[in-house]
Amino acid sequence: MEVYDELLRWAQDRGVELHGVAPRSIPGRGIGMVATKPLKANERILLVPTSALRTIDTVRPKLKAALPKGTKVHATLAADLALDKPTSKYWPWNAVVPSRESITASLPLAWPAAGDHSRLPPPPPLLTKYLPKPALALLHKQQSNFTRDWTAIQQASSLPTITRQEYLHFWLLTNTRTFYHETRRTAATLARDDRMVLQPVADLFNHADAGCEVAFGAASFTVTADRAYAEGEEVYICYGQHANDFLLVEYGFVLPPAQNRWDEVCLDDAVLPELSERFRGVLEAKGFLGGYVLDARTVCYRTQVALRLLAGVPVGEWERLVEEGEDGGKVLQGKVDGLLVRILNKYRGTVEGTIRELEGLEVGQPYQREVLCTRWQQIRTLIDQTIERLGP
Ligand SMILES: C[S@@+](CC[C@H](N)C(=O)[O-])C[C@H]1O[C@@H](n2cnc3c(N)ncnc32)[C@H](O)[C@@H]1O
Repeated sequence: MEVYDELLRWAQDRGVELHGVAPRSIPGRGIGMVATKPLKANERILLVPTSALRTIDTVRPKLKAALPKGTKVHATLAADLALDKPTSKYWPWNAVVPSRESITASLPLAWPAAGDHSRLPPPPPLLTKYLPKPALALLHKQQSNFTRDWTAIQQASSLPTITRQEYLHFWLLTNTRTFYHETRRTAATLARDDRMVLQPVADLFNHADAGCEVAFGAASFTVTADRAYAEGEEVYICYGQHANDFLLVEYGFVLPPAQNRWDEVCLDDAVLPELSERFRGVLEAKGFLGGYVLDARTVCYRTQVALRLLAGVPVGEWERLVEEGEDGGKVLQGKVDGLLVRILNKYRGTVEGTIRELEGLEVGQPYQREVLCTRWQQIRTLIDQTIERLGP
């Protein structure tokens, strides 16, 4: 019997109801949920009663008592999972989650760490340095959250020893599988980003840029079909309106750009080097320094604003345009588009260089190099499409 059949039996004993969907292995996506019959739009396909959730209230009391006050729910749930033995009542659930190897391979927080710098020759460059800027910023935030949580766990000296690597695995597992859940009590006592619970079976849905509706109330979580599905089709939920850089760091994968309407490319490394100190100061004063992006259809307003300075609009006039939300007319727009095409052509060379470097690297695992290469190729494609769209 497949491990997920055992999980379904266990979950059904706890009141979980599935209608017309079942877990299946899906190449490249671990387990996913697949329609076992034709589904209609608005059909309820899953119900998970609140009593089946793993929450801060189901954590072993000994653990909660041992952790410092203020320890995050994420940190606590991860430690609770790490302490589970095969005799745990949650074992059929634990048995289906991704292995430590697959978590470590896919999630950048677990990618090769800094090597031994006393060695000669020096260690190869870390793979994470090849993450695009928004992904790297997110990774740094994760690193600091993980350090905070691991510090808290180490203070719980009365607990069985967990190594940092073990804890990292469960911390990432928790990060990729929790759902937002608000009750009157959690709303009053926890920060928004800490109102997190784990739910069985629902955590087997993979992500798409649009998917089934996930809702919760006092009694249950429900998942409802957003459209009709054919038998055998994978049924997705949407984890949020995320660009691929976010998906890579938080979930360890990227979607093909044509399947991710929320994808965008950061242009800071293309635009910021073009700006003089003076222009940077002017932009900063108005809150327009950095955060430049483009997507498949548009170049963001912040980029448009910054490029108008570079296009030679006098600062006073530029301030007026910004304050009045004006674009300055067709001629100026043509000049800005031409400038952007020049900047993008230059940046394309940098992106090409990154792809070539990644192709020649041997550090890390093949999946890690491949996903980085794929991401930079996607960035190159989006840049090329914009050049094509704006070019003469
Ligand atoms: C909540 S779990 C979903 C179930 C998971 N596939 C499993 O095997 O348990 C989230 C993880 O599933 C994988 N995943 C989700 N959506 C995906 C997608 N569209 N493509 C590839 N992997 C995906 C990622 O590894 C992600 O971290």
